Amino acid sequence: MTYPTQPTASHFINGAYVEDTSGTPIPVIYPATGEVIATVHAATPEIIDQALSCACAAQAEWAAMSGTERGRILRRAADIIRERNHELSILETYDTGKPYQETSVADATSGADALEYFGGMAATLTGEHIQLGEDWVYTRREPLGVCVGIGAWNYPTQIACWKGAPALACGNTMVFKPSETTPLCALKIAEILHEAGLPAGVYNVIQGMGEVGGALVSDPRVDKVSLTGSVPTGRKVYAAAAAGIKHVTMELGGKSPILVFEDADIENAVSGAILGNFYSSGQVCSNGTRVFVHADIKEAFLKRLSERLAGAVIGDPMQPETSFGPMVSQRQMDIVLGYIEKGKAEGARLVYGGARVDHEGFFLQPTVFADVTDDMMIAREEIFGPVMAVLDFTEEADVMARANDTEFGLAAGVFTRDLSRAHRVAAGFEAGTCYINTYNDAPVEAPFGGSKASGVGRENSKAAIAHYSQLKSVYVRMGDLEAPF
Ligand SMILES: NC(=O)C1=CN([C@@H]2O[C@H](COP(=O)(O)OP(=O)(O)OC[C@H]3O[C@@H](n4cnc5c(N)ncnc54)[C@H](O)[C@@H]3O)[C@@H](O)[C@H]2O)C=CC1
Repeated sequence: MTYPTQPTASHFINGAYVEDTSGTPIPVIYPATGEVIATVHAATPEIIDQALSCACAAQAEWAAMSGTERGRILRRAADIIRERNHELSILETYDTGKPYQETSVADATSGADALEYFGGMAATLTGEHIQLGEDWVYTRREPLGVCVGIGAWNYPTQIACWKGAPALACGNTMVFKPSETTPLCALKIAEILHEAGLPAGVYNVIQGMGEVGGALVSDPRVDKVSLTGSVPTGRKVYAAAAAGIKHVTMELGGKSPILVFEDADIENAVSGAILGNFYSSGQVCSNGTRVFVHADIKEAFLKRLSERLAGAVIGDPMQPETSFGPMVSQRQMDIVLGYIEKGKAEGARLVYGGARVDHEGFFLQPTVFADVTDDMMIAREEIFGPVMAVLDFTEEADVMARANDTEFGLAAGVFTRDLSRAHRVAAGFEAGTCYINTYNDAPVEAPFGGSKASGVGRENSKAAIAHYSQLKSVYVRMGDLEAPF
């Protein structure tokens, strides 16, 4: 191992690493080899209590600091993350199996962007003044209190920062639970935040499976829950949060459409389909896994797609030239192989890939099915792997109805040279995050999130502030107060 992968301890609470080996051991597996590279322990009830108690105790003092002071710490953490991007990216590659070519530009750097953006915004968070004749109302933008963040395994560093940065900027404290599949990187984020000057207890990380997440969500000390995960987990977490009338952000799964019209630039459309299906080996929530291609250009599109896929460099994720890594786990690989078999059985035409790669670890080929129909399971269910379904269409109205005929609504994309069609289609998409002639960009400046079953709330951008703060209005009467008796 070039870099150490075993963390100092399983949890980071109150500004320090904390261990409790009585919790269930969680082996951390390097997906490229199947090798155990670290072991952490799930949080026990005592650890959960310790983390929440510290987060509660630290909150008032953190909120009392000026936004400028809070923001400075977040921005300093962003700088440290950028300085250590290389080693953080290597750790992220060990944790997830994603190629270093990706982690070095899309994970720690994206986390740093969030800390820098919300750090910059912290000093600008204000209420407003509302004049009512002589009287007036002023509003105060106040923190929610203790926030719980729960992460998925595909972007562990990014998710830890995308949730932590706006929460902390608004004066909240956080207990973050990474996915049990990728527990390493969030600990580094906690360590760096404290190195940057964060007071103890403001950002804590504890490990564990669904039970630990469940215990956090139902604890009465928690005011807000932000989950990135699947729709079934979202339903459970949302329901548990509802019982305590807690605020929620739900970043859930998708089965997003990409529409490629007959006038599209085919090379760009193929690039969009590649970025929207095979980045992170297809393990991206917003992926456009239903690619509707106009019948007139379908064969040309498929031919060019196959040629481009042959250029994917599959193999050791640490090598800089590798552009396609393994699935995160044996379990995920088996789930995806199951869908590939279903696609074949349902009569879809296998155009590319469709098998394991002859390599240790959990590698699958990038896979493309054509002649997919709307009712096939591979066109309806989120696969969360490198499996693209290509469907045909001829009429805009018809393809819009089919694109929207899903319970999900995370993302959607359109490729066309026709300006008015592009905007008409974007307006018609039932999805929170839409793209015209591009796919899967997620800059911190833009709101990100889903509609329908794909989510509630928005991450990133100014929009996130509304989900990590609440308004208090204060009515001020200037004259005498009359009452009926
Ligand atoms: N919309 C978005 O921003 C994103 C959504 N995702 C979605 O995440 C899913 C893949 O990630 P997974 O880790 O497999 O998702 P998952 O839903 O299995 O787990 C997500 C997290 O929830 C925790 N959890 C599970 N049961 C829980 C419970 N009852 N109470 C509280 N916490 C619980 C897990 O331990 C994990 O940390 C996909 O559906 C994907 O689309 C992934 C990345 C981004």
